[in-house]
Amino acid sequence: MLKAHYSFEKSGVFNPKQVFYHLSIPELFEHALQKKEGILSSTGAFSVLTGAYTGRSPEDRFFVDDETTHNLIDWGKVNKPISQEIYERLYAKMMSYLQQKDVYLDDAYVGTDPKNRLAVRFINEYAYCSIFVNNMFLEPNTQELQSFVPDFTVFCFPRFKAIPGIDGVRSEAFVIINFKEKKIIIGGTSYGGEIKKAVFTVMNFLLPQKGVLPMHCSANIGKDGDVAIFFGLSGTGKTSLSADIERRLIGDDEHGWSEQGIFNFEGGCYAKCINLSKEKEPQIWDAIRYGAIMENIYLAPDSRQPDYTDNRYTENTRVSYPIEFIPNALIPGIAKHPQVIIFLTADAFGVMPPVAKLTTEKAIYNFILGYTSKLAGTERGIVEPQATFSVCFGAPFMPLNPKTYAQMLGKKISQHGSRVYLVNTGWVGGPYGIGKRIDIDYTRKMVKVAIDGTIDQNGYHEDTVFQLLIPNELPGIPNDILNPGNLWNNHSDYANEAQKLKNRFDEVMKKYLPL
Ligand SMILES: Nc1ncnc2c1ncn2[C@@H]1O[C@H](COP(=O)(O)OP(=O)(O)O)[C@@H](O)[C@H]1O
Ligand SMILES: C=C(OP(=O)(O)O)C(=O)O
Ligand SMILES: [Mn+2]
Repeated sequence: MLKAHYSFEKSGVFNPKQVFYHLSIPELFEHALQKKEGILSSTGAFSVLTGAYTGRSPEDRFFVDDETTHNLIDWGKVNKPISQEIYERLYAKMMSYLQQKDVYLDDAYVGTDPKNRLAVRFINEYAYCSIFVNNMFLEPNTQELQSFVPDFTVFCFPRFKAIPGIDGVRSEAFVIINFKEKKIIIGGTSYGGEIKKAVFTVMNFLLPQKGVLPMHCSANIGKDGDVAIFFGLSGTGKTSLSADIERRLIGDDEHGWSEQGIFNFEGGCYAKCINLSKEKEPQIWDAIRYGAIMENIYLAPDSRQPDYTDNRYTENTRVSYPIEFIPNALIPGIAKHPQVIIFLTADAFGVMPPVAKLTTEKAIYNFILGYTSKLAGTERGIVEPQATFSVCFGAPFMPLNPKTYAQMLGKKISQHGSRVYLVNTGWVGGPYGIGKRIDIDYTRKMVKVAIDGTIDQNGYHEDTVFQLLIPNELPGIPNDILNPGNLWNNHSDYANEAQKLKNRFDEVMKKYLPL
């Protein structure tokens, strides 16, 4: 076994049973099987159940409030503070918990751009979480490993649970980010999304201070080198729509935008699998194989065949796989400035147009508004879509004041002349429960014409409620789909619902105006 250059003692690991450093995927796979962390599925992917926590637990995510963060973080319900004292006690308890236990240690980069990447050490209790980390982040080469000094260390010990009355946190699960100590501690939950999003949150705090805009978006590139990025809160379609057979995937979920262009934070993808079909999402379907980790997907008992329609564990069924599993992905994910920016929203009221063009001013407005619906499952307690306003289409991961990110985006859009579109992947013909979710094939067509620019050919008309520019006509898409009121049974119901939502927009935006 390799030896870590930067010793594990320096990372705080004291008196472990064995430290498994940088194991290969087959070795980790054997460990995970032997330790019965999960089972092998018929696809070859390793399948785990994460127990009570099958989505992120945003109320249990904290930042240590100290001189490094106090004046920078936009504190509130989303960015919650915790005292240094509570952190230190919990950290000490966690370190004593891991004595005489096996730990899996991985050194990885977050960020494909060497100038703007973060060197992160991951210390995991589960072997399969080490596979997850290998899938999701970037592996240093041998030379880089030999001189690897972590900028940040992540401890993920899901079987270690906090005691709410004693440990000063809300529940058994906690995710605490400590910028001064450069550590993240995660306990009580083994949902992979917590590891991934906590690390991105660190990037989103640090990069603006270096003049780089961090973005909660996926990205892909066309044959002519044209780059498109897709912003959107969880479940709106970043992963599904960026996996496109005609374009090369740059990255799945988070990118930085620097003076040079964009770069991916990740080395892999983390796709939702509920109702996954080979026909509609062939790339994701084919990526579910040996090396991938399936979370909370029901397998038939004997055949171990996945049933993607089954939501008995959660709606938020997931699979993680390295980006290499997507054919023709651009590796490393570094590309020039985006020509096209797509804001994805999933409108559960069925009143937003499925595609609209945005002026720069409207783009900033919609970016700060961050309207979408939280879809069932990604966060605890959400069982049906719920309207939400998530600044920068990623509020839970953006610790700084939203205007910081929005102003940077505005400047970049003007500087590089990027075209911006709003794409609604939510409900048509009525609200959730009455209408239905727009067919992904229609959405793909709209995205395609937005990217190649032909969407502009037949001109636009303005919708009266949201003042959005709706295309007059798009080949292959019925006009009734383009204009949301048309498919409602009763037009005045539509008009009322649309106006109600617009009033909510005005209310939310009051505190940010003037932009
Ligand atoms: N019109 C649509 N556009 C995009 N996704 C859709 C659409 N209709 C249904 N879906 C489903 O919604 C989910 C989108 O999830 P995903 O792409 O993983 O979102 P994100 O990466 O933004 O969290 C997928 O399960 C996809 O199959
Ligand atoms: C993994 C997550 O994000 P996304 O759905 O954006 O992939 C998450 O929010 O837990
Ligand atoms: Mn995604």
